[in-house]
Amino acid sequence: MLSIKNLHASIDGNEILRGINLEVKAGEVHAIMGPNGSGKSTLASVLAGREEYEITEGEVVFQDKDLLDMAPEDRAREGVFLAFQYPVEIPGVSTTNFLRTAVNQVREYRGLEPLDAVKFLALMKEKMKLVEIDQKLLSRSLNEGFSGGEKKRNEIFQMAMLEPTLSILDETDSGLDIDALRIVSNGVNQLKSDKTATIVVTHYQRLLDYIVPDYVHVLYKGRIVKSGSKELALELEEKGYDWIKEEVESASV
Ligand SMILES: Nc1ncnc2c1ncn2[C@@H]1O[C@H](COP(=O)(O)OP(=O)(O)OP(=O)(O)O)[C@@H](O)[C@H]1O
Repeated sequence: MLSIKNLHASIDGNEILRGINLEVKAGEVHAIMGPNGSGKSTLASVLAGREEYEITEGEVVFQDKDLLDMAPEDRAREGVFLAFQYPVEIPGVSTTNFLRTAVNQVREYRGLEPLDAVKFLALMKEKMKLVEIDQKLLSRSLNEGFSGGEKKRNEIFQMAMLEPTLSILDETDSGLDIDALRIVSNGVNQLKSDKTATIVVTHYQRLLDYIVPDYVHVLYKGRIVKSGSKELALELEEKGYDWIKEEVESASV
């Protein structure tokens, strides 16, 4: 589904990603962990097509198409969804209106009829249950004045509405209370299928108790320096990152 080869990306001349290799197959969940500043959010942003990053080397193939060649909105239409670490506020646009446009654009791209108001509301109701989100929130301007947890829950709600093929969750667990963490994770899990894949960026093993990964990768200084099963996350929780940094430094001597 997604194949990243030797991906290098810079911002303002500083190289942040220094040769990422990652293969994600349909049905899989990959967790990306790593110390602060290692490039996790940059990787998520580059995949979503944020334009401030310059790709200097490498390739990303998504569903047999060159992802890096696509505009961000085309990536979204192709089924890539990024839940941001810091969701943006859009004053004057309600979540409902925003999503109606977005859902119908995606449907049009996929050759499906647009949803009329009745069908759209029915879909909203169904997906609202999934993340236990309050309808009142959805009629307010998108994310404006939402609490941190409400923004995160709203992101997962949007994801549920758009039914992406590849979901990238960037620190979706940060700022969630214990109940919200469970609800948001349940939402993500219910969207899982053998045709979709998920990349979860997180600092905390606890999220991975809920969204169980098939693979855990450690990003350090813009490279994936270690990959393993879900047990690797437990090991990191217990031991921190110093042992990995030491392994990397001694290997490069
Ligand atoms: N817009 C930017 N301008 C300048 N430097 C940037 C920019 N975006 C990212 N960086 C730098 O790139 C490096 C990687 O940042 P990134 O946010 O990808 O790390 P991260 O692994 O997600 O960190 P954290 O765990 O703290 O969220 C950092 O040193 C950061 O300062």
